[in-house]
Amino acid sequence: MSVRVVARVRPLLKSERDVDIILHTGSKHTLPPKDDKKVSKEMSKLAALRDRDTLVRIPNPKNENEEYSFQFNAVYDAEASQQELFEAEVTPTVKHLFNGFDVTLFAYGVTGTGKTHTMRGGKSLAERGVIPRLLSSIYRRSRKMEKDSEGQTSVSVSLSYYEIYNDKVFDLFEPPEKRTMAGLPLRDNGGKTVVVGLTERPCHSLKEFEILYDQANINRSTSATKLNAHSSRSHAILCVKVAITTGDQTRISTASAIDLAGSEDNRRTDNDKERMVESASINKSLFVLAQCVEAITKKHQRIPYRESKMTRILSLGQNNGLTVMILNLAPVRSYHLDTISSLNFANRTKKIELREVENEPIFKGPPRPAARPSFTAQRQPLRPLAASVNVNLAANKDKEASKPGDPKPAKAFNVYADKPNPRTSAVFKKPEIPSRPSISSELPGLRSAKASRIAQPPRVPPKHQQEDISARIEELVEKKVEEILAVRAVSEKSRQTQVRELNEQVQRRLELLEQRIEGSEDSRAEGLSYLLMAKQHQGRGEDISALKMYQLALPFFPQNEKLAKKISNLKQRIQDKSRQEIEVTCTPAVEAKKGMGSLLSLPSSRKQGTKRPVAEEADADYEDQDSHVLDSDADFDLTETSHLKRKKRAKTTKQTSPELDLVSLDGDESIPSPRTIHLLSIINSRDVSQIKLLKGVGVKKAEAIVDCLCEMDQGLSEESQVRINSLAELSKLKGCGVKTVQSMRAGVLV
Ligand SMILES: Nc1ncnc2c1ncn2[C@@H]1O[C@H](COP(=O)(O)OP(=O)(O)OP(=O)(O)O)[C@@H](O)[C@H]1O
Repeated sequence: MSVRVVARVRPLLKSERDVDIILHTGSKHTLPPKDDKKVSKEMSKLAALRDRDTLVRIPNPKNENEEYSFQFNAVYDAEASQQELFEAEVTPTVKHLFNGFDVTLFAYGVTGTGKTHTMRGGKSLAERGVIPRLLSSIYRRSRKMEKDSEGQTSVSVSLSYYEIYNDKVFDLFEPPEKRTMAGLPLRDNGGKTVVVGLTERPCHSLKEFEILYDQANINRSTSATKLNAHSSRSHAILCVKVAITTGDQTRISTASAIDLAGSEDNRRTDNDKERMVESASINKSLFVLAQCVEAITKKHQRIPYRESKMTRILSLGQNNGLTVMILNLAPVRSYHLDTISSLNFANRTKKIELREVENEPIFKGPPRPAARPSFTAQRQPLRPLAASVNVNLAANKDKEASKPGDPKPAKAFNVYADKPNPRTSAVFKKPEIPSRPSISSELPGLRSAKASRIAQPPRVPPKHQQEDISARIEELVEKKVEEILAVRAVSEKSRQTQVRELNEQVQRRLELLEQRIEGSEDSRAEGLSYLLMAKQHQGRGEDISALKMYQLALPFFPQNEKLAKKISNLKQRIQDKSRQEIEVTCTPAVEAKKGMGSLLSLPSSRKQGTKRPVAEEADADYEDQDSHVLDSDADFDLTETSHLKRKKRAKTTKQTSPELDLVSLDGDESIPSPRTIHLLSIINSRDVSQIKLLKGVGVKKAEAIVDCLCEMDQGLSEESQVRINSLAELSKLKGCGVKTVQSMRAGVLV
């Protein structure tokens, strides 16, 4: 059986005019004028039937008086409804589909001639195209079958829908954002081309189908062009898989409904860059299809199916089952050349012979023992890969028939298998070496060709065996390539994961190090701040607070012996101090006799070699300690930055500067400056009203100073009253410190 080709001529569009019609259907002489009221009803019916008969007529573009006629299996004019077309062309195929045959229905034609209208149609019931009607018919038949079998038979329907856009396959049941750049790969599976990774949706009812189909059509690539406002930019293929199960037997058959994109004459389209790329891809695939058809009809050995994805999938002439091509035509002059080209293509296509092969039923349960012939019996000569998919068997058959008894093998079969041939000579016979398992060992016919060449000319095997071998080779090669790609993808993924993990580890380590450095820096800084505070307290003579601070600093410098020593010295001094204070309070008269208050130290007592009073000692210690602390600090700062050291030293210097200033101000104790003399005379006057006027001294401080002096004067005569003779003595008075003395002196006007 050959491909069934039917032509459908679309009505005029609003933009087209009657006068431009050049294409007619039916025989010239029987064409009745449509508006002729005199024509009887019966006559017009007959004419209509004839019109729809088989002929399409179109003038020769070079000579309008000449007319070409093309005959097809059926012709549908502009008035033919969707239902008419479906019932006449598709309904019979549904019956075959349920009998286990595959069915292919495809619409072919120039852009804007009505392919999508024919296949998909409009929304209204009357306008529905071939595809929804096909599904409706399938469901109706399924229900009937299930009902008639009284539940013995069940029918399930599943769908896959994809497009070939710019020669790449995309799943239309998946949203466009999920698409990969390369699209889905194709694979040959048991002689059929399958799309790898395609979604297959079970679909239980017409309603469900309509939702799925409408949703998927949104994903299809369509655009407006000058020739069609809703032009399909891709070939769309809907596969309806029908599985009929009775007992343990399931028979699967597939109906493929294909809406091809239309060829475009880009001199007329005004296409932009993107549309041009699409158009080039569409035109190329249609050109390959035309070449395939030509090669088949001319019985060429090589059919270029593989040169385009569309031809590979359509497998025109190679697929088993039924194929119906609907040739869509526009009746107007502007399509003249394109229409002739389409008609020529359809004319060739109708000659393609098909093999009607019923699909084998699949059995459930344990697998049956495969009837595999032995490898030796299967080994056959190989054909070149390019010709391997061709099944244009007639061509070779003719050739072979024309050269009976030609001992020379046909050129296409120049690679030979090692099928053992009976040899007369033992000279060439080699011992059989067990071969390693490899692709070649799995495949019959891929063994060393050398031995065979030396041997007698091989016998040409039956064509169907060659076909099997080619299909297996292709399958294995594709499998191998897929495996390699998968391994590569996995190793690349694991490498990326390793790099990411390594980066994370490095990052974590860095963070830990940073934390440790920051932590040690922080604690060190805290320890130093305690030390600094301790020194300040000590500078002010607040030994107890200083001790506390040193003790607080100790945990930050646990190994520092100097610090520990300092703490013990300070503790000792505090104890001594409190002991001395007790002694002093017990013997005030003795001290008073010496002309000194309990809180005052006089240089004379030092000169006399007597024990230094507590305050004085504390000061001396303070000066000592200062240098010690500096030393100690230097020890603590072994790893500290020079910046910190500088800062600390500056602070320490600041701490000691008032004392040094005081000494320098005082200069030689025997020759005090007039400013100092004046200040001391104010102090020694014991006049609160004068003292309070001194800079940095208020009423309270002035009273405290006077109280202290009066206390020291207790028991002494007026002449022998205590006198403050130096700034140092003054700074030891209760209520006075070095800073206060400095400030008082600075405020004195001489
Ligand atoms: N038989 C018909 N009856 C009524 N209108 C039709 C018929 N055939 C086609 N048309 C109209 O012609 C226009 C073009 O049709 P359609 O989009 O189906 O063309 P196409 O061949 O699919 O084009 P393309 O290849 O660019 O996608 C549409 O407006 C459509 O409604």
